[in-house]
Amino acid sequence: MLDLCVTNCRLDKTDEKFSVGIQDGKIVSIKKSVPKLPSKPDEIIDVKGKLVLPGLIDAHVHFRDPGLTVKENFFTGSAAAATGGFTTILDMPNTLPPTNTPRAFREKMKIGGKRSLVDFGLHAGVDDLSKINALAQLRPASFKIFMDLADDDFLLEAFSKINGVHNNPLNGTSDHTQNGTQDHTRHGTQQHPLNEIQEHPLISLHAEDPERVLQCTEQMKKKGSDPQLYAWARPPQAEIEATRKALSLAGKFKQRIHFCHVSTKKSLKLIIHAKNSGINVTSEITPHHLFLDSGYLKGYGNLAKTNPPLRDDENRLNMNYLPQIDIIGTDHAPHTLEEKEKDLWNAPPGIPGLETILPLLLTQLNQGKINVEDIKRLLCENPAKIFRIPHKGFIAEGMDADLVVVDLEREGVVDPDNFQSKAKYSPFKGFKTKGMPVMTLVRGKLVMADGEIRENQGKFVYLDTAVEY
Ligand SMILES: NC(=O)N[C@@H](CC(=O)O)C(=O)O
Ligand SMILES: [Zn+2]
Ligand SMILES: [Zn+2]
Repeated sequence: MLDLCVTNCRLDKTDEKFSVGIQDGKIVSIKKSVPKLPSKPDEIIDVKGKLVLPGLIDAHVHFRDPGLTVKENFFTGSAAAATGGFTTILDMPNTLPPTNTPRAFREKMKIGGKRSLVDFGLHAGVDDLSKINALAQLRPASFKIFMDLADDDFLLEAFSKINGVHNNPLNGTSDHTQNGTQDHTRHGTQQHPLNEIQEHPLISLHAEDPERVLQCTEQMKKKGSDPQLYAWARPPQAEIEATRKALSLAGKFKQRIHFCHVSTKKSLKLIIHAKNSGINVTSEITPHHLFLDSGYLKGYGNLAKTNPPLRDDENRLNMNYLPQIDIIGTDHAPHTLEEKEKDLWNAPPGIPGLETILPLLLTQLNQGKINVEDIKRLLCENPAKIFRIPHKGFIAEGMDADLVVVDLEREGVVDPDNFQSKAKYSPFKGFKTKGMPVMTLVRGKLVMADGEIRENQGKFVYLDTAVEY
């Protein structure tokens, strides 16, 4: 007996309609006919021919929880995620405390387990390298290294230590129930051997060279505080040099790496060249580096200040480069308006993106500049594959029933005042859009309907290196 049936779905670029049968949070049937319907009528959602995508996965968010919840927290951030069509997010470790010890990691697992409306994974921070093995047992989505804060010696040691998390069964106290999902109620009391780590953990990188950044920031500070100076305080060269350094370490250790927020033609070229010569490397672009250039610093000032900075036309990427890029990650990096009102050199960098990226991409879809398969590849399939997230990223039998219903005709204008996020600002303010997520289901539970948020209990997703897609 199905719990729920979502009928009249368009699942691809054809006009064919399907019914998706859901039971216990899983997709159990995808049929052209309407299968035996659940008894009670309210467990049938007829989407009347709308496009239905797999729930989006954002591999790069900063929910600021714990310690910086004046900017965002797991509830407001996940509400923004659900509103934007995301059913899984991977949170970054630069919170207070940083998520770079098993204790801090477990604390954030609990916070997310209490407050998150969508499923969530966690990137681990890298600081005390003696903690790497214990952190690896908690299955972080990756080990995140901020190269702009790391010297060469530390980088070399970190790569060596993370790469050295060998293929051996990891026993000891774990929080895993048999099927690998977190049992929040009996936190930490379970003794279940984890399945073998099939491979060393992934390293994800913020690639900006610290010396180049320091040198250029000092130079630009002398020129005043015109917002466009920021583009040259952390120049393309800083990203190119850091990218080159990380790629050579990846080759040396045969270590899988992932570049966050790739922002320049040259760094992307280095990544593609390395990929073609056998380095196991993937790349992410953010919405702001995809759609905006450094001219927006003129118009939006600190609201468009982000690391790496928006780039000028000569250096920036754009829609034409999407086929060479593995995922879109929003780098949803909320700050308060008060902080953003400081002067250029003291305002924090970061832009919220969860609630804007899908309408922006659907607008491109309506203009024929991308197709549905591109969106699924960049925001569903590849994030699930790269971060080894089991049962997500695809609409197929056996997968989690993570779905987003899209109204391709719905027109709108980006209005940060309506954001669920605490960060009610965006350089996309005023952008006209056509296409909008109107329903988000997380494991078969309606979490957003017509912009309204509904209660849900998101679950921690473990990286599962055994997962095969
Ligand atoms: N991207 C940013 O400009 N800021 C991020 C940090 C980061 O991703 O580098 C933040 O956490 O605010
Ligand atoms: Zn970053
Ligand atoms: Zn970030």
